[in-house]
Amino acid sequence: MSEAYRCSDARAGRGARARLSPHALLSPQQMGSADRAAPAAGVPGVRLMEAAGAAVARAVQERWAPTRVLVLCGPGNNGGDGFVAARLLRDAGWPVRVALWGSRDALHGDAAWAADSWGGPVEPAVPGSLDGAGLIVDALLGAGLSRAPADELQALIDAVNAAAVPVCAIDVPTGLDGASGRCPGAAIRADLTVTFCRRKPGHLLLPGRALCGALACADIGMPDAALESIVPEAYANHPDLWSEAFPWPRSDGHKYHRGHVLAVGGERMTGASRLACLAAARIGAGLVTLAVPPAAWAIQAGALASVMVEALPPDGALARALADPRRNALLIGPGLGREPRGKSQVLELLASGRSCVLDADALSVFSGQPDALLQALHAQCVLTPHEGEFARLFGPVTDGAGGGKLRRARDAARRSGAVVVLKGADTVIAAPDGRCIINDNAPPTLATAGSGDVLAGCIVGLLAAGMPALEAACAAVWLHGLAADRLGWGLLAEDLPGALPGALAVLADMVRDSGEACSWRT
Ligand SMILES: NC(=O)C1=CN([C@@H]2O[C@H](COP(=O)(O)OP(=O)(O)OC[C@H]3O[C@@H](n4cnc5c(N)ncnc54)[C@H](O)[C@@H]3O)[C@@H](O)[C@H]2O)[C@@H](O)CC1
Ligand SMILES: [K+]
Repeated sequence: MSEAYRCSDARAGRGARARLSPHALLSPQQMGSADRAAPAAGVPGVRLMEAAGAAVARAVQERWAPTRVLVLCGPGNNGGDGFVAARLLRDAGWPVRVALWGSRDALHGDAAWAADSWGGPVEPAVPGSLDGAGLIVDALLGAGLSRAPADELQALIDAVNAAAVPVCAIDVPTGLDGASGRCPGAAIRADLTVTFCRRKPGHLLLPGRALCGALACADIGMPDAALESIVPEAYANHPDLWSEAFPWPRSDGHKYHRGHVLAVGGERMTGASRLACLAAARIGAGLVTLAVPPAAWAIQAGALASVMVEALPPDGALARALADPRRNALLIGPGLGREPRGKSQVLELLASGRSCVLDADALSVFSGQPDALLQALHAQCVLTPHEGEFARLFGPVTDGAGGGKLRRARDAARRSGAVVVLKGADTVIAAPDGRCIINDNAPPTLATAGSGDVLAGCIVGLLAAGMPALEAACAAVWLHGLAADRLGWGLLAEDLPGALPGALAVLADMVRDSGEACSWRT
């Protein structure tokens, strides 16, 4: 696997010429600075714009049969891309009209050059412009979006969305903030979005991902020198980023080499801790022990085979369960319940200093009073809140939370000193050092009871087997999404642990095909 993300790469990017990972996600502002730096690196802006417009024209011709194209151009360089694409589609024999939102005289720089190169008629862009169009190219606004589209532009956006005409958006659908994936106002829904150089966080975060339709990222010849000083906003989750640290079983291995998970469960909701423990065992932990209140011991022991079950003392103290230092990775939360005892159990696990995953009730018992928890956390801890649990720990989403989900997860990781997995269809994994990874392989079927328990088990299983916290969280989220995707419609959380071997096999093939041997599949 090439181009793995490591913090050192990012730091190296500031000094040595570190090639920027293909999974790096750059903000629109970072792309703007790269655009401005390109000429000094020998690539003038107009060449980038010509390449961008050509990528759009190519993508359109690959996806649609020739039809009457309407290119809606805006007042900036996004519009410039549109003029180039219009010219190239016309040169390819397609019937093309260009409608400009804004005045021709106001175009400047590269965009003015592009409009001149089009050389054809330019009509004012109004909702009526759409009449007769068989395909719309959205070149109204791109990385330069700075506020909610105002009335006239909103009317145009609404007309595009109301027309039953396919849309190809350039860079980002108009109205979408490429940095956060949010829309300050109305936004165009595209069938295809063609972006350049690297994807933006807004292409993976919701609702941005849903507005883009299919996403293509074209290389427009941006010189490395214009990128080398950029530390990415985030990364798209991919095995390239963490497969080097993946704890494949070694041919000379022993179960103790693969760590021992200690999971603490509760009296009720016994299925949650079972799901988590089975996932931990499936994904790679050598041993898994589930410690539960005496009242739940018989149920759990009767339901589990390879997962060992032991009864906690009546007061729920964990000293005996923690006595064996080989129990190197801890999980608490699934099925724990909300009794006050849970809070002291969480703090007892954290005091051991071992790797620890806190999920569900282990987070909710600190609702509204996070300080005791935040002070006890350390860098080998992983928190796995959904939005509700997150808000109860770190405060509600405020409209001013600029940067959206990415910013909130990053701030929470910094504040807590732990890895934060802010779950959702666009799960964000953030580390205290600022690294952020956005996952986009989760199918909607994962929105089912118990899937979070399975994810928590996957994370703690990889921690037990020796994976660092951030990499373990990223790998677990990716495998969890892939396992669900392979199960298809109608999945239940209890199907997920059994689907992990298939997901692991896909990962193993990807790793091996990339030239790295998986130690057990040489
Ligand atoms: N040579 C270059 O600079 C290249 C730039 N690229 C294109 O350039 C785009 C960025 O161009 P710009 O920075 O000119 O910005 P845009 O073309 O995205 O926006 C144009 C202008 O619209 C105004 N605006 C922003 N939000 C608005 C709103 N809600 N209502 C009304 N007006 C609004 C702003 O003044 C903004 O500068 C990228 O998205 C990409 O398509 C690519 O062609 C790559 C090369
Ligand atoms: K656009």
